[in-house]
Amino acid sequence: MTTRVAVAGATGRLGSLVCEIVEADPAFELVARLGRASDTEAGADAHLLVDVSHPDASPAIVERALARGQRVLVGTSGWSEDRLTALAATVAATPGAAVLVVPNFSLGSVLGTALAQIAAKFYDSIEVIEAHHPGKVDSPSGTAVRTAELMAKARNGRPVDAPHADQSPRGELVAGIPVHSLRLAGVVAKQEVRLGGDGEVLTITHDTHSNAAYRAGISAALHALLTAQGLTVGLDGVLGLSGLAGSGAGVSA
Ligand SMILES: NC(=O)C1=CN([C@@H]2O[C@H](COP(=O)(O)OP(=O)(O)OC[C@H]3O[C@@H](n4cnc5c(N)ncnc54)[C@H](OP(=O)(O)O)[C@@H]3O)[C@@H](O)[C@H]2O)C=CC1
Ligand SMILES: O=C(O)C1=N[C@H](C(=O)O)C[C@H](O)C1
Repeated sequence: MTTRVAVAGATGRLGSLVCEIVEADPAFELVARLGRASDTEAGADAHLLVDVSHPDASPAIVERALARGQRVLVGTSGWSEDRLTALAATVAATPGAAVLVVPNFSLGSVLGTALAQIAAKFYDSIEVIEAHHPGKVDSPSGTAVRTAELMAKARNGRPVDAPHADQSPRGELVAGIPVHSLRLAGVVAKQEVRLGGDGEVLTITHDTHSNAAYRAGISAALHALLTAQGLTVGLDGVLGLSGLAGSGAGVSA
């Protein structure tokens, strides 16, 4: 039996790739390509909804899908710790619900974030610099927010040294870690985590050169969602990386 899939954000850069992957996979049938102007009832008969739309629209799209009993894959950015906490409560109150939130579908990004979590325990001076294409509407990126939140968590409440963080050129503080955002022609996506210590700086860099980087992660996430239960955040478990960065690295509920 094929799984019927609806895609919210289907006309976008990521959405068109998701549609292509779903259409090429015999396990799935693409039944709805949804955009901003789509009827809210469109795609209601799908088993699985993929949301790759806009950070402002994503919570309502996910909530509607859960109310219909659809399994949900979220690739949209903007799912900070606060939003995830609220989503975890909704999922817990919805019998049989399955939601997979993936801040970044690329293997290298997942590994980069895991390595940053390990390193964050050993350095007190940490900053994140992310760069994206000029079409990106939100900043900081969802990946940078998630990376900063997970590094802060790995430090068990030990604050990062972020001098003069009240000055706007010092970036935006996310979980106490300064994050700097560039929107630059010629860039697809890039993230650097810089960790400063006595006489040294460790830099963990990930470069996305094209959307092809997301292909394998999207496919793995779609298949993982067929049997998933509850709320899962990140591809760590799906890619066999659970435990790499310590307990509960990429899982929030
Ligand atoms: N997890 C990951 O690995 C990745 C995540 N992303 C994230 O995915 C999201 C989409 O990125 P991208 O494809 O580049 O964006 P695009 O701007 O190319 O596409 C956005 C899509 O969302 C739709 N949309 C916009 N606003 C709304 C709304 N208010 N309600 C419903 N649908 C809406 C648009 O529909 P319409 O055409 O009708 O306006 C369009 O189909 C972003 O949050 C981005 O950060 C991106 C790349 C990788
Ligand atoms: O908008 C993008 O392009 C991307 N968005 C995601 C994010 O905000 O982290 C993932 C990736 O960085 C590409």
